[in-house]
Amino acid sequence: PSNIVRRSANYQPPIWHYDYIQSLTSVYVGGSFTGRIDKLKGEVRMMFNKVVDPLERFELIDILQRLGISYHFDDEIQRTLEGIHNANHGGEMCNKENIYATALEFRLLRQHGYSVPQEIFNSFKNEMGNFKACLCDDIEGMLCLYEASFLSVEDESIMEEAREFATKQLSKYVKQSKDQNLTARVNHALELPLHWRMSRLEARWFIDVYRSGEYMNPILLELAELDFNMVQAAHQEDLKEASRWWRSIGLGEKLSFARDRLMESFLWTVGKTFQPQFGSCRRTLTKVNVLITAIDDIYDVYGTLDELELFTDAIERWDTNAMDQLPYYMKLCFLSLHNSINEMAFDILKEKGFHIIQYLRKVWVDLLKSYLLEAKWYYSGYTPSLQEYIENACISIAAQVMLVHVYFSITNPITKEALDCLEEFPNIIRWSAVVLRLADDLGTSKDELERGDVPKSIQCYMNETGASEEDAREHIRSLISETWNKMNEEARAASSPFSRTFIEIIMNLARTAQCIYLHGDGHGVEDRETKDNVLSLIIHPIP
Ligand SMILES: CC1(C)[C@@H]2CC[C@@]1(C)[C@@H](OP(=O)([O-])OP(=O)([O-])[O-])C2
Ligand SMILES: [Mg+2]
Ligand SMILES: [Mg+2]
Ligand SMILES: [Mg+2]
Ligand SMILES: [Mg+2]
Ligand SMILES: [Mg+2]
Repeated sequence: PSNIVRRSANYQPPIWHYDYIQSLTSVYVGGSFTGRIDKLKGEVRMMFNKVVDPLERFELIDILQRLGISYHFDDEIQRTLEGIHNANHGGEMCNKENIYATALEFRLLRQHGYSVPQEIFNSFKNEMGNFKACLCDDIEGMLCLYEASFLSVEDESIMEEAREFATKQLSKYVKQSKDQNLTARVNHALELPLHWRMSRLEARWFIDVYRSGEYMNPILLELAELDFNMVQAAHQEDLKEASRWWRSIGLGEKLSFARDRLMESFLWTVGKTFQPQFGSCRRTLTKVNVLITAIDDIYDVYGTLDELELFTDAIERWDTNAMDQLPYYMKLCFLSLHNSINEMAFDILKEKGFHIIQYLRKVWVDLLKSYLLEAKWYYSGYTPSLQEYIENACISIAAQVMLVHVYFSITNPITKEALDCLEEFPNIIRWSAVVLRLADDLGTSKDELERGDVPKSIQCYMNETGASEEDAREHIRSLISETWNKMNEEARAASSPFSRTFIEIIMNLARTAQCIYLHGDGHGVEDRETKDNVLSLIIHPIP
């Protein structure tokens, strides 16, 4: 019927064109630099043997992680931390009177799954129970304490005090802007703590800072630069393959009202798993992300409620006969989703002997049902409570869809135990989904509400409490922090049926969201900060 008034989001066409993407080449593709990289890795391995002082060993691990090359040394790092943790008999720290050393050790041990009590910071408090004022002259120590405080779990008051105290001292320091390198590092930390950052973006940024720092080790710098460029070349091949697929189904052109965001959908996958061996995962996840993005716009922008009901029902039936009553644009979308999912399921059946269609159908149907509920709220003008909104929106943000695809893509053998856990939307995925959802709302809700969309977390909180928008945003940011405490707790649980790799990817999803939405809608709007991130991560090698 022509009398339908459809919203428009006025999304711009993609700035990264197919021919440009296909033209990407790198001298680092293939194994041209493997010999040099292997030699440098050997020299770094020797450093683990030569460096004996615990603090220097922690500093080596920290530098390798920030430079993005620690994934080559997982065994050495594990053995080092195991050794130091056992030598301490699990309790006291190496350097009790040095806040810098204590905070660094605390952060690295917790990050790698060791439980370290927050009480170790009590030795830095005065008789009133406050952090000693003399500590604030040690800015490196304050920076270390600040970063360590984000490894907190629930109900750790000392960690909250530590974060507050360190933030205060660091904010004062940057106003003086004495040492340029240190000021840059402090501003970077205050913008987003290390624990919440996307590791590839952090590596690209830190390599430049490390090069100009006074403690730069040329072996580490050369390995970091070579490895970054080699990894980037591998990413370009994944991007090109996903781009050929997206061009072949042509949905981006056909659904002119929807976001056509292949490059940004790929960027999300680099945030989840950057390591070269996960190329297949990145290619699959790019397809998932770009399909989710388009289908989200069918529900958020274009579809009438009747059409959305039909589409949701057709996908639930997962039967091409259900297509007949769909409008043309939905027939296209149904069949491209149906074909893509069946193809992914076929690949897993062939490679891993596991039949997963029922698992994929379930997460996609759950997603579309959550989309439909949002659409019903929008069309009826209903504003849910914040709690009611989040209960549905941690599904509609599509984290479970993305991570179930990740699980099948990186896991071999696939276990029934892990699958049963996965099916229940486990807490660690729920918390990652909540962070992703809240970060997304902080970044996208302004434009979404202007063009017409369901009330988001900020608006639900304002409606429920009468708070101003700024106070509501502040509350949402505090919820992100609280949710990270829960996620840190879940990540530490030793009994998980999930691999450390999968747990890290679950947390990386939250980290990627916080980076992409740091300055607004970094997924829908391509030509601002995200363009710079794409250029530095995916297009330009380090010279
Ligand atoms: C990959 C995603 C996180 C998921 C689909 C595209 C996204 C970038 C985001 O898009 P958005 O329109 O902001 O989602 P929502 O607010 O409509 O749920 C939701
Ligand atoms: Mg389009
Ligand atoms: Mg949505
Ligand atoms: Mg949307
Ligand atoms: Mg939506
Ligand atoms: Mg949004």
